Amino acid sequence: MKKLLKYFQGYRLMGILAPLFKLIEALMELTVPLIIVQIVDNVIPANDRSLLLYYVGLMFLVALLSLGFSIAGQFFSARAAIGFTKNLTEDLYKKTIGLSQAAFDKFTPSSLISRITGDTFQIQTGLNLFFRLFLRSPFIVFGSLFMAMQIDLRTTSYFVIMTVVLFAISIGIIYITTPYQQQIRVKFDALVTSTREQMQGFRVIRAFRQEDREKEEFKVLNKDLTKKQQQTGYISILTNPLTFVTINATLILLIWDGASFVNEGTLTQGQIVALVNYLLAILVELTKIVMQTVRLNRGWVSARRVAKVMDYDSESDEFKSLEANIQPSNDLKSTDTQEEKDTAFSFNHVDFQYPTAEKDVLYDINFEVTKGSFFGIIGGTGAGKSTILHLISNIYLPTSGEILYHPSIYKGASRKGLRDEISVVSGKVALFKGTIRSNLLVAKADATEDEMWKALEDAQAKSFVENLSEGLDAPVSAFGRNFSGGQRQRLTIARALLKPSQILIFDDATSALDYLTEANLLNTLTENYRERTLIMVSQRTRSLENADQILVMDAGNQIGLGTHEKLLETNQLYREIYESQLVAEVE
Ligand SMILES: Nc1ncnc2c1ncn2[C@@H]1O[C@H](COP(=O)(O)OP(=O)(O)OP(=O)(O)O)[C@@H](O)[C@H]1O
Repeated sequence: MKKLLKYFQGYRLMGILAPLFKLIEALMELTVPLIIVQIVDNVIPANDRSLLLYYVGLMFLVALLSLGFSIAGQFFSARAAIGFTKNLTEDLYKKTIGLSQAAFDKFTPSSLISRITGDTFQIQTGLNLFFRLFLRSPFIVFGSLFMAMQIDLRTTSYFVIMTVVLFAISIGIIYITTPYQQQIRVKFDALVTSTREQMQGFRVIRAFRQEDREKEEFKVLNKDLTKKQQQTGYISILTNPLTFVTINATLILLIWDGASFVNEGTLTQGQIVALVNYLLAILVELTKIVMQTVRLNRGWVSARRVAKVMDYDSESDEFKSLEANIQPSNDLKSTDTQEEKDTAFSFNHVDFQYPTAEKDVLYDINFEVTKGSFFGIIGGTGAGKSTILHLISNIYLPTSGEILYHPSIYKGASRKGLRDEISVVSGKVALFKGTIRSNLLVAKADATEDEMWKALEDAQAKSFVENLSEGLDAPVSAFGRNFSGGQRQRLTIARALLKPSQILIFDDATSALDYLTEANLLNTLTENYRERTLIMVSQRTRSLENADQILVMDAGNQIGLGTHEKLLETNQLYREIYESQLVAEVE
């Protein structure tokens, strides 16, 4: 609760005024039956027109004031609910962006999107209702009960029974519909996932003429969602007759008994009319609560989904395990050894399993990378090459074993410190919407013009950027779609080179470059970036020929480690890859 209160920041006053105004509105409503008693019992029998005008005027004034407070209450409750959701959404977005990769895998991106958009909207609707109901409704119900008791204690028992029955209906609805609401949100996530995938892959879908299959998949998921929504709807429909049967039965009882009480002379006609009014006030309020329970519950289910993300402690989660993993390098002896050897980092018996997978994808990986060396990784598809890079960058943590970093790389024992020292160029090119300059400045905010051109030159991108009329200020559309694959790749390489990090990671990042450009790039890297540790995953042995060490991976196992020459002699898989590529080149 305390955690939630901070989202009212800037809207606290409205959050207090909204239920307060609704309470005043309720107070006004409770006075109306008292005026009616006066009219029925005193004014009508006396046929006093001026007194009638007075009471009617009074009723009109009360109604007007009540309307004013109601409008103001509604206005403040809407503002407070919108403001709360705005603050919450901002925080949720920040939290989501900062989640670890493991958390992303766990929640799935589509579910996170639906939590930021759909769930926050449900919370807003629920909160708006809550503001309007939570003081007003109990006040009307208990206030009417109290007023009715003042008039006649006997008939009040009907009110109590009716209140209990309607309250039980409300609880029943919450109990039955909560699992449905949860399932609806899950089905909604599935629909968003499918739509997202279809939008992203629409070119492939069209190229393979898969539109019908995709439409069918969407139809099935949508039908599934609709079915669940209908089931919840049926429960809501059931609540109507249940509520009205209870209400009307109570009303009949009251009038039946009330008539005999009037005949006996223990109650006046005006008092019966007032009792009916109080009864109706309770009915209206309880009916509202019952009807709105489904919507309130929807907001509650969404709030719990959002809370799951907000409470996910990925930083400390990972940090704890990371600390554990670097224990030996914090130990003085090991640190000295690491520094003596000038080891950038080493893998010691590392196993790894993806959080969402059922079995390991890496088994007992062991290697050591010297600072400033060129370390290559090669292997068949799905061998675990990219996974090793994820572990080096601390995107995931080993399931067992340890990765030891040189203290200068693992600065301040923090994930952020480590990532500052790592530049990654991935096969999946990620450029941001903006300009070439803004994309480069992401790597080094204070980079000079000369530094930017130097990075572009080293990344073999200078000539094509020079040919653009706007040069560094040429626009880049989202994901760099306005550039060719090779151009995009060179721009991301330039960005990585510009980042002043100790480790450069290339994950199949030269695949879109021709042999000559790649050879020039590799020469530049070994000549101009000697002090940096270069880790390169490649499918081509040619790209790794000059590496100081090459790790050969096969189905998650490390099956070779050595130089190109050594592996050609000793490693069968490496030799086969080399020979098959040689034949392909000759052909
Ligand atoms: N996020 C993930 N969740 C579950 N399993 C994954 C995930 N990413 C990869 N894998 C599995 O881990 C194994 C190794 O994948 P990885 O991407 O490391 O292979 P790779 O050697 O880089 O392959 P490629 O050369 O085809 O890119 C594969 O079997 C893959 O299915």
